Amino acid sequence: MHKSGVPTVGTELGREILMQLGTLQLYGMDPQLTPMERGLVKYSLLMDKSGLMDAHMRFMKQFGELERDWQLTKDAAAVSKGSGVEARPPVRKKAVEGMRAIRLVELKVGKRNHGRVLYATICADTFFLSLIQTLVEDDEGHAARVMIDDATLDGSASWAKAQRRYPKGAKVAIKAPFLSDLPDESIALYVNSEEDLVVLSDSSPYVAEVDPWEGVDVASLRAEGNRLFSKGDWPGAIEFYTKCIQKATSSNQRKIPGSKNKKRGHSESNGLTSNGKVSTETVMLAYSNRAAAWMKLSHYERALADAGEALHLDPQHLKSIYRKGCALHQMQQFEQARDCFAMALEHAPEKEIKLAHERSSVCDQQSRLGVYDIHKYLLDDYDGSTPPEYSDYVGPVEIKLMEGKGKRGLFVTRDVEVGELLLVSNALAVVHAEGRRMFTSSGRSNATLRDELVFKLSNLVLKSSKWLQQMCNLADCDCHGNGKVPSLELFRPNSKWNSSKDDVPLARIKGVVLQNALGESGSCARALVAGQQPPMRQFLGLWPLPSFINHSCASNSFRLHVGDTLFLHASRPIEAGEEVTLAYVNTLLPRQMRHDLLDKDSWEFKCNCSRCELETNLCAPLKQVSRRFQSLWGYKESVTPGQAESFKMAKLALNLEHILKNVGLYLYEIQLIRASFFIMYWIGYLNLDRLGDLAKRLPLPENLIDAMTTATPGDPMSLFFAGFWLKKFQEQGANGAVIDDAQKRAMHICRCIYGKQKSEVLKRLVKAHDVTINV
Ligand SMILES: C[S@@+](CC[C@H](N)C(=O)[O-])C[C@H]1O[C@@H](n2cnc3c(N)ncnc32)[C@H](O)[C@@H]1O
Repeated sequence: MHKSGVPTVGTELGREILMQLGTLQLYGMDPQLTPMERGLVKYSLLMDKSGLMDAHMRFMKQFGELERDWQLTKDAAAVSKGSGVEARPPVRKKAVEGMRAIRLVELKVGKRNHGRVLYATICADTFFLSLIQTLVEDDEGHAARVMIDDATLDGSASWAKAQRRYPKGAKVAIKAPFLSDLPDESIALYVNSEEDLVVLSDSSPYVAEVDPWEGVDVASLRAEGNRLFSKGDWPGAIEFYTKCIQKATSSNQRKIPGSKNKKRGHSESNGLTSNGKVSTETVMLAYSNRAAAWMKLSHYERALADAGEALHLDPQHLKSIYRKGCALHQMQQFEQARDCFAMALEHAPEKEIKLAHERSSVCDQQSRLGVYDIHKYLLDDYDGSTPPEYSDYVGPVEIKLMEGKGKRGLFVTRDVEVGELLLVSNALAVVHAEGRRMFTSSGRSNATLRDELVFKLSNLVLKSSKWLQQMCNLADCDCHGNGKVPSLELFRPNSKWNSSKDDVPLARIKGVVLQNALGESGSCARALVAGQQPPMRQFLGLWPLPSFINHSCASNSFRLHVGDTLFLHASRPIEAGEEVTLAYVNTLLPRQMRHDLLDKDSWEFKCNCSRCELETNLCAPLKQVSRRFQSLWGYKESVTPGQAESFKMAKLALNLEHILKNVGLYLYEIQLIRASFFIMYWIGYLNLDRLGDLAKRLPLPENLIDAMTTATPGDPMSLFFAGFWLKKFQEQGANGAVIDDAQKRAMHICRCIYGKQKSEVLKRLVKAHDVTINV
């Protein structure tokens, strides 16, 4: 134990806490800890090298695949050169004279130690996320995580660059060392200027590597590519197919200067023809296999280019035709993909090709007609664990410039009915919370999840110029896609887009995520049908076209998530030219709480929709009810019938009814306010017995359902509520008209959520929301 009483380096206590709680805290995964435990864990994590290494390695592994791929793309030039070896930059040697050394255990959280220097060794591989991250160990064996804000490694940086700059084993001196509490609730040495981290010596001297594959024949290079491919090492395979192609091209050019041999030649075992040239077949197969490897890495544009090269050399090569089809399909060029598979089927009527042909044909139809059979997935015995594939669809909508709200919005081009499909969009990227909390204790969305999404996206935009352009057009904190209106063709399947040399720095991707990422909504199709109440599946993702939809607390559309595909249905009739709006947060709450939620979720705007305006105007009469509601909100006791707090809530609903009658409002306005305090009424129903005669003053449940539908049609909570009352009426043997009426209400909400469906399907959907609400 250190004399300050804080457990230090790998002490038994520190280790024990680590064992019990894992290293979750380090990367912002926030187990329920008391402040005391939190302090201990933070400190033991700070100093325990093995625990730190463990967490660091796990984090690196998580991103390993993506990074390798990213690095491969970024360093494509180096890969194609073959050696992949780059000179390390000269070691930066700067004197740290006149500064007194300080040890890790002497550092206090939040205190910058000016004039002091911490000598340490980089003991783990360095990597680059939004900040450079690595571990250092001081001379006494204490270790700490370091976050370096190095502006010279901008958004285009990769791990390779970060590792060259801060190599493992290097001796470093950290000036004015500063232990900081990071936003993800972990602790680290924070270096906010690269000047403050001085690399004193690079312990692993750079040795120029000699490429051992120099002089190896093309067939062996391709065989090595195949070996790596079969092991699942796609980047490795690509490297060798590339070596093979380059060697073949240069040796053939040497044989016949200025000419390309495109005729199929007889192949010897070393990949050469009898006249000493590399056989066309060897090169064609290298291209075709490289296309397959690019596919594995989701580099569909590169895969398409390579399959095209292979077919240029052998137009009949079945695998290349098939691979071309697969790449086109992934790029949502469904019509061309279908034609490719049809051509492949002429050569070989294989099952796999037939299925691919069918998939492309279905997606092509979906993208043109906007007809999707999601009810099959929702209601019928669906045997796959992942949902079927759905194509993107752009319905009767357009992006237009507008006043305010970030200058752009989505508008309908014609009158639209309730339940009409407005668009379907597949996520550019999604990250799942998987047991982690979506929100930190302060209510902000989990920064680690956001970082993961940023990382996935930064990797993705390198793979396709379409995805890159979609990203470039989205708003970030400072710029709203340059205030331009992108062509809808960029979001429509089967359309062409121009290749782009745009670059999106990491900082911009972060801004785009902050402004556009959609999170947990309680609107995941299957979970809804299973009757689970929100929150259900927890995720954060980015959907390109839906990113143009602005928020309203009285929205007119609903987003349904089927796997990673977002379906947007109209939840009210929308007139031609009207703006499409979505509720970004739970809107069955009073205005101030809705605004607080928007704030906490990092949306930096205040909603001033008509519903917010109404509540602002009624601020004075509603003030007391709102205050008391907020103070009772969130207590378990408030929703437990029989508890004093629950009864207070129920009485508050009666108070509100009294106010609403006296202020002199239209029914429509009364409904909006009731929806804002929906939970209060619900608790009123929970306390019917205790309210006695007063209960008559509560609106009927069907009025409350109508109120919810008026304010925010298609809210899943209203469906659960409507489903519950329907079941209750049926159990009580209510008369046919009452049951019919309740059924119609529930079916209407189902239509807002699941879209236009046959009445039989809607009835089955209503029945599937068979939840037990303890009323
Ligand atoms: C997902 S984007 C919506 C599209 C955005 N207006 C654009 O031009 O790209 C979210 C951003 O739009 C703006 N926004 C959305 N709804 C708004 C509202 N009701 N009032 C004001 N600004 C809004 C905010 O700047 C918000 O961060």
